[in-house]
Amino acid sequence: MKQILEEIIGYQQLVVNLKKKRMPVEVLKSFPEFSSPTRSLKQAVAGSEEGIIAEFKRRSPSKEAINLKADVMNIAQSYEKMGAAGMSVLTNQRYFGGSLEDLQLAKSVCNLPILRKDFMVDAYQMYEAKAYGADAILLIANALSAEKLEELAILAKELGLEILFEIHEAEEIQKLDTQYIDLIGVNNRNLRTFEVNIQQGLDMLPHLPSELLKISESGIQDRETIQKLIQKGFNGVLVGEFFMKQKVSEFKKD
Ligand SMILES: O=C(O)c1ccccc1NCC(=O)[C@H](O)[C@H](O)COP(=O)(O)O
Repeated sequence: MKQILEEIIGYQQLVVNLKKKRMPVEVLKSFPEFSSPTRSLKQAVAGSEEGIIAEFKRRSPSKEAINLKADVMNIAQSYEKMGAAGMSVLTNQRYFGGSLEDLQLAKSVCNLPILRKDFMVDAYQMYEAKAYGADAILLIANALSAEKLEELAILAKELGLEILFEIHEAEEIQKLDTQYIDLIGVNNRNLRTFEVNIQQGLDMLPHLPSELLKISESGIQDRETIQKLIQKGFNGVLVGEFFMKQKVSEFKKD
C-alpha cells in the first residue's frame, strides 16, 4: 500500500500542475499581498516565552474530523489574544480541509506571522504562498531531494518568506544548508506511520545546530507538555488538534 506521505506528495504535484494553468504566476504577482512586507515568525518565536505556533486544522489523515465547522477568522483572533507567537494554517483541501483562502482570511484579521503549512513540491507554491499572505513556508526534509529543497529554499528567500524546515530524524538536518533555515521543526509524528513520540524529538535536541530555533511539532495534547518541551530546550511548539478541539473561550495564556 502506498504510504500517506507519498500519496499526498503525488496528489499535490497534480493539483499544482492544474493550478499553474488556471492562475499563472504573473497573476499571483498582481495580488496586493505579493508586494506587502512579511512578518517574521522567527523573531516572534525568539521574543516569546513559549513560542507557540497555533495551528488551524479542520481534519487530518491521522484523526479525520477535528473541528470541521471552525471559523478561521474567529480562531485567528483568539490565537492572537491567547498570546501565540504565530499561526500555522493548513492549506491542503483534500487531506486537511484547508485552503489558501483560510490563510488569506487569517492574515487579514490578526497581526500574527502566518505559516503556510502544506506539502511544498513546486516553485509555483512559493509564489502562491506569498500572494495569499504567508510569512513563512514549510519544507519537509523527507518529502523532497536535497536539490529540490535547495531550489525551493532559494526562491522562498527571494520572495521574503521564512522557512520552517521539518525533520523527523536528526540526520535529515543535513539535507538543507542552515543558511536557508529560520526554524527547525522536529516532527514528533512519523508522517508514514502516524505514530507520535515526543521523547524521540527531545532526544534529538543535542544533535541539532545550537544557533537555530527549534520547534517541537505534533501530538502535544496539554499545557504541561508545552512547558516541559520549553524547559528542556525547545524554543517553541507547533500545536494543532489540542487547540482546535477546545472552545475558543477556553484558550488560556498559561
Ligand atoms: O496530522 C496528521 O495526521 C498528518 C498526517 C500526515 C502528514 C501530516 C500531518 N499533519 C501535519 C502537521 O504537521 C500537524 O498538523 C502539526 O504538526 C500539528 O499536529 P497536532 O498538534 O498533532 O495536530
